[in-house]
Amino acid sequence: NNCEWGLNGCFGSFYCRKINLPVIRQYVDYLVNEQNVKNVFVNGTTGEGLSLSIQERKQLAEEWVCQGKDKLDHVIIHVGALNLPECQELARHAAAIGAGGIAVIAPFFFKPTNKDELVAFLQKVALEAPEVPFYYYHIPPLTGVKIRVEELLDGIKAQIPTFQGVKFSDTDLLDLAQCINKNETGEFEFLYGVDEQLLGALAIGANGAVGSTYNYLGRQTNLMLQAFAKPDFALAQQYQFLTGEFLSFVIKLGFGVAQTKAVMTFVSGIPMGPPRLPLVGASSEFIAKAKAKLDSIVWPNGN
Ligand SMILES: CC(=O)N[C@@H]([C@@H](O)[C@H](O)[C@H](O)CO)[C@@H](O)CC(=O)C(=O)O
Repeated sequence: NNCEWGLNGCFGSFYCRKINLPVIRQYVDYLVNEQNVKNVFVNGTTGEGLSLSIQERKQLAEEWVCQGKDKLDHVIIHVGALNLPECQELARHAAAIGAGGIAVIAPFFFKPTNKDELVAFLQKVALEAPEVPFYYYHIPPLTGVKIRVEELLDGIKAQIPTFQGVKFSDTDLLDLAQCINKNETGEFEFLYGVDEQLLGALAIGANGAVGSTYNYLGRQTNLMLQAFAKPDFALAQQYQFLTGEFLSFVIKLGFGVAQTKAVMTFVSGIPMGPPRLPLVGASSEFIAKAKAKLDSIVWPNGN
């Protein structure tokens, strides 16, 4: 059931420059019990995976898999890096600890310039975890790699037999629509990652979502998914508009991973810690304004 994919927490936490591993147990319980989120995407953008050492990424992956056992449905580990050996090492590690899936971004210092170069890179990573479902993590705003996913999908299963789908973090809904149109047999999943326009992506056929806001607005977004599936589009729109109202407000203040961590902290009450340089923590002014805005939002039916 694709809808079970639901929404995913993406998270990595630091305290005094070290990873705060014990807090993950508490966070798993929070996501499951308070946000109705049972699928997580670890060491991605929100989790600052690319700012962590290989050792730290392995520790985090292990902790999420361990703490998620019997509580979470899926744990996908992002294993992308700027160089192939590290991606391969992380892929082998994810397979060894029993991850439910692995995902890889396009390398973004020396960038692939066409589909064949990108697929060749992804293939070499996927081969290291031959039993683990593989996702391409498409996030051109951060990688600068704009190779269209529609193109990438052509013949992908022959090159990467474990190919399972795409985490699609781009606003190009034409590309997403073409992917879904080509995916006639429904063999691939498309997990959308621009939270402020998830409803548009669902209408086009996205199967679920992975994003930062689901760490603190997961419950509301799951209600939006339910309304969409019912279908009660008016209700689904209300949820999307309200999420958008918050995001639009904070984006104007300056919103990124550091600010997301601050919001996650004040909503959950769980200390997410500061981000790692070059990111710097949210200002107290941002936190006060963001909190006041979120508190002022009246969700449909009091939810
Ligand atoms: C660039 C970025 O951080 N995008 C976020 C979104 O959830 C984003 O924060 C949200 O749509 C607000 O703009 C996600 O796609 C990232 C994500 O899922 C991850 O942590 O891997």
